[in-house]
Amino acid sequence: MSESEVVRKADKHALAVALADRLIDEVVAAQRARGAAHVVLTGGSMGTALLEALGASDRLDEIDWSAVELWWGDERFVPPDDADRNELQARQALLDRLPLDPSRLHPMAALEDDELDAEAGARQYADQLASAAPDGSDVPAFDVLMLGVGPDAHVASLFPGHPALDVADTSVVAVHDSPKPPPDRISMTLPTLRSARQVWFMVAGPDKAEAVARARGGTDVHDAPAAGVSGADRTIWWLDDAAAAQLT
Ligand SMILES: O=C1O[C@H](COP(=O)(O)O)[C@@H](O)[C@H](O)[C@H]1O
Repeated sequence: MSESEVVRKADKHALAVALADRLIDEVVAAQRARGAAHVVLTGGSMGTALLEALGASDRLDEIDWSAVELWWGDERFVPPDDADRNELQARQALLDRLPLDPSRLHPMAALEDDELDAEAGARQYADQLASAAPDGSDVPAFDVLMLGVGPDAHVASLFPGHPALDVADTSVVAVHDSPKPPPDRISMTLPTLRSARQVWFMVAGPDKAEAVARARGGTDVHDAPAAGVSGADRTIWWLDDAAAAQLT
């Protein structure tokens, strides 16, 4: 398990700009080292802010976008055109303007005509991850896995006290009765989140300050899911001043 670092910026915009800059560095380095970079996106406010900042960066073309594998840590299980969908928000913020290889874009399943339920969607995503994984693993070696953190310290769609937190026999899980709407979701499990080379928590705003302090204070994972995730090589807490306000 890696030691965690804190990178602190004055506000959400400065944080998003710094994140975009570092993501470009990491993706370029991964492409040089291994040909393609595996990046796990997050939904939520900071996930969108990061993509918007990336779109505004004059360094955007440093990345070979045809050699980026884009995954999602979680998804809201709603119709494809529902504004709550993490994939749709990411497409609108940036992805639709990038020269991505469509075969390297890996959205989670959407709710479509009752053809597939969240359980089947989770299995389907686990299969996709396994088919891109190196021998001996059931998930790819993610270069950077990004996570927003909710005011309750949830990450991806793993919520405090929810049974999905304890699922460890599969890489992806269906989540029902989510305390944050929408109720039905698909999420990477804790072991999958922990498998990444780098884990980046990205948090802005005063409503997250208590959750950040609790998660970094070593609280039990069932109380603060963010406390249970770290990267194999590196764990970075990217915080704005408001989110960092309760850190000692
Ligand atoms: O519902 C979700 O919430 C978290 C946190 O979102 P935020 O808007 O409070 O930053 C997000 O990371 C996750 O992907 C999303 O599905």
